[in-house]
Amino acid sequence: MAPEPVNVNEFQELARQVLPKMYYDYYAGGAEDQNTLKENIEAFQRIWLRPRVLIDVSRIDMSTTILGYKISAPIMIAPTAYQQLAHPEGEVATARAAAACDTIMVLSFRSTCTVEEVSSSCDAVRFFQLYVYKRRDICAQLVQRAERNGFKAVVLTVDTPRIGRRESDTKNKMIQPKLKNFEGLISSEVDSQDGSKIEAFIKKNFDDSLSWEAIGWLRSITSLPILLKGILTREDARKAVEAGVAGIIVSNHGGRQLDYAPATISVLEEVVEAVGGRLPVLVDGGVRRGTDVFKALALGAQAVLVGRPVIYGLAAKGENGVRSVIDMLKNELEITMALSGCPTLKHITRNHVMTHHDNLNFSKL
Ligand SMILES: Cc1cc2nc3c(=O)[nH]c(=O)nc-3n(C[C@H](O)[C@H](O)[C@H](O)COP(=O)(O)O)c2cc1C
Ligand SMILES: CC(C)CC(=O)C(=O)O
Repeated sequence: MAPEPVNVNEFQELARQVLPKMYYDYYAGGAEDQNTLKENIEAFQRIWLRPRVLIDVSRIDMSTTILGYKISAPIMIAPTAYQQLAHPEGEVATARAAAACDTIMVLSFRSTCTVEEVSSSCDAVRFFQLYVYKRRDICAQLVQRAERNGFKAVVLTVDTPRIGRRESDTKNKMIQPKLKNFEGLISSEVDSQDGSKIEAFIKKNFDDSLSWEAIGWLRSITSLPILLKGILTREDARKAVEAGVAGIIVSNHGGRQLDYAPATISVLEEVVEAVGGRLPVLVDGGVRRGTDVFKALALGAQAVLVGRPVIYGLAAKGENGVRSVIDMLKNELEITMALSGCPTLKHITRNHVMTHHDNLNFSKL
C-alpha cells in the first residue's frame, strides 16, 4: 500500500493514479506552454520569511472573517468544475469537507451536483460562482436558486470571456459532462467531433461581450454580495472598487486561461495597494503550503483559495481527502505562524516576508 500523503503535493500523484488520463489532464493542465501554471508555484518559492523570535506563541488563532462569516483559517475552497469526474460524490463531498473544516466552499457554476444537493448536504457557508452565458435568463435562474438555497455571495468570474487554449484537452477530446443544474434549460450537446467538447460548449454559450455593465445587471437579479474573481492589475482593482463590489479575488484561473498572465502572488501587493483597504482582497493560484498562505497574508490578502489540491484530495479519498488537504494546510500555517512569531493573523505583516525586490532594498525594512 502506498504510504499516506504527508503534504498536499503528494495527493497529486495519488489522483494521477486513480483518474482516467483525460480527466487528470483536464484537472492538472494549464494554457498553452503552461508558464503561468508553473510561475504560480515558483513565484511563491522566491519569497522568503523574516521570522521574529521570543514572542509567546503558546496559543495560535488562525480564525478570520470573510464578508462577515467567521471561518477557522484563511483557507477557502476555490470553485472547480465537474467534481463528479474526480469522485462519484463530487461537490457534495467537498461541501461536507468544507463544513467539517469550518471553511467556505465556492461552488462552481459548472458543478456536477445540483445547487439543492449541495445545500442540503451540510451547513457549510457556501458562495456561488457564476459564468455569464449569452442566455442571461438561465444565469438569473441559477443565481436565484443559489440565493434561495442559502448561498451567501456570488463570485463572478471575469477572466473567461473565452476559454484558454488547453492543448491536452484538445488532444484528449475532453468530454463535456451533463450538468443536472441545467436540465431543461440548455443543451450540453455540441456539434464538433474533434477537440475539447468543453471548449466547443463555451464558444457557443459563454457571453464574450461581457463588460463592467454586467455588475449592474447582476445587482438587478440578486441581493447577494458580489465578488470579482480574476483581477490582476491595479487598473481593474480600482474599477472594481468604483463598481461597488464586495470583494476581489486576485486570480489567473490557476494558469488555465492566459499563458503569461503574471503569477498571482507577484501582483497581489499591487492590487492591495490600489484597493487601499476599501475591499477585502483574496488570492488563489499555486497555494500548496501553509507558508504560501502566510506569504499571501503578509502581502495583504485576507484569505487564499485552493483549487487543484482539493480536486486531488477528492479524487484520492473523497470527502476525507478534501478534509486532509485543508487540515494539512491549516497545520502548516499554524506552525509557520508559531515559528515566525505571529500568534494571530493580525500579527502577520509585510515585514514578515522579503521578496526579490526587497532583497535588493534591505534598507527599506
Ligand atoms: C479543474 C479546474 C476547474 C476549474 N473550474 C473553475 C470554475 O468552474 N469556475 C472558476 O471560476 N474557476 C475555476 N477554476 C479556477 C479555480 O477556481 C482557481 O482559480 C485555481 O484553480 C487556483 O489555482 P490552483 O489550482 O493552483 O489552486 C478551475 C480550476 C481547475 C484546476
Ligand atoms: C467550464 C470551464 C470553463 C470550467 C473552468 O473554469 C476550468 O476548467 O478552468
